[in-house]
Amino acid sequence: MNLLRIATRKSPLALWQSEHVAAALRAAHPGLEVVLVPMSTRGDEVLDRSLAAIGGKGLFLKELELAMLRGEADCAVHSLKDVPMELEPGFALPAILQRADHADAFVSNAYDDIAALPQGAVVGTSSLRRQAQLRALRPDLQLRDLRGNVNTRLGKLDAGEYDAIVLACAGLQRLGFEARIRSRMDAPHWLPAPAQGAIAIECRDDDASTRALCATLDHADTRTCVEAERAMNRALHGSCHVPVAAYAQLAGEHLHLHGLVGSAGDGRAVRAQAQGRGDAPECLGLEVADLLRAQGADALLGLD
Ligand SMILES: NCc1[nH]cc(CCC(=O)O)c1CC(=O)O
Repeated sequence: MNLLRIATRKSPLALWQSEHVAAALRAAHPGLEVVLVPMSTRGDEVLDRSLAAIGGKGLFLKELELAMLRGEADCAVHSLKDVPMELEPGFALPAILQRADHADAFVSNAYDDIAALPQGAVVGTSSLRRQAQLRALRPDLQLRDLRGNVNTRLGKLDAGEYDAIVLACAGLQRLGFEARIRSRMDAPHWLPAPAQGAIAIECRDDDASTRALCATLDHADTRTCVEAERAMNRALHGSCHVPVAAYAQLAGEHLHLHGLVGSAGDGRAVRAQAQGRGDAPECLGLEVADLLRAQGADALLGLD
């Protein structure tokens, strides 16, 4: 194989991530030509309705998967946090790259952190997970929807529509907006989306040569952590429609997982944590999901 075609969304963050993967693949495989195939997805085009209403985050993947099935691309690059817990049958994730900053970022032109916000301040985020944690910390805040790519969201903050917004540190750093981060919202006090900060490569399950090329970029410790986080989310029937947060850390052989299930509506939230072995991340994910259930997670998620 001497040409690898990467299907990618066209947002600035998606293009940055795909270029990053392309450069890493070129470095790992001298002589391999790597090109991007930019595509528009329904998730990018329909901005006037919530993602949940038009079919969830899988919409960002579907067009890219169809391009791979049609033979127009060999692989696709995603933010792993946007990849559904159950992959489409026939697809695999041959590489999960080393995780960048996992934390969320507090971004504001006037205030340093959540605690500094005045009573009733307006905070922008469409993420149920972020809304739930904000409500739990500060029931007085007014939460307003905020969609669009990272650049659009910063533009809306600067136009004065919000006192503050919450974004992923990783996206801001990748796009050169690190200086906009007023404070990091970090674990275990504040938890990110499962797999936040990790980039994944997807390809067809039966495409052995693409799998082998991409597998050289896999980062084993990151894979271990995100498997625990995603197993927990899967066990809770998590998708982008529910406020679930998780963060795992590996220290030697020990894997530590923090999980949270919130309620977007009223600020109730349950938290749990447990330690396990690095060679059994899914077990730990299931254990923390059970601990969250024992505290009433199903009621918060509307599953019982
Ligand atoms: N939901 C969109 C999305 N998907 C991945 C990232 C950031 C990069 C990452 O988590 O790897 C973002 C932006 C954000 O949440 O601020």
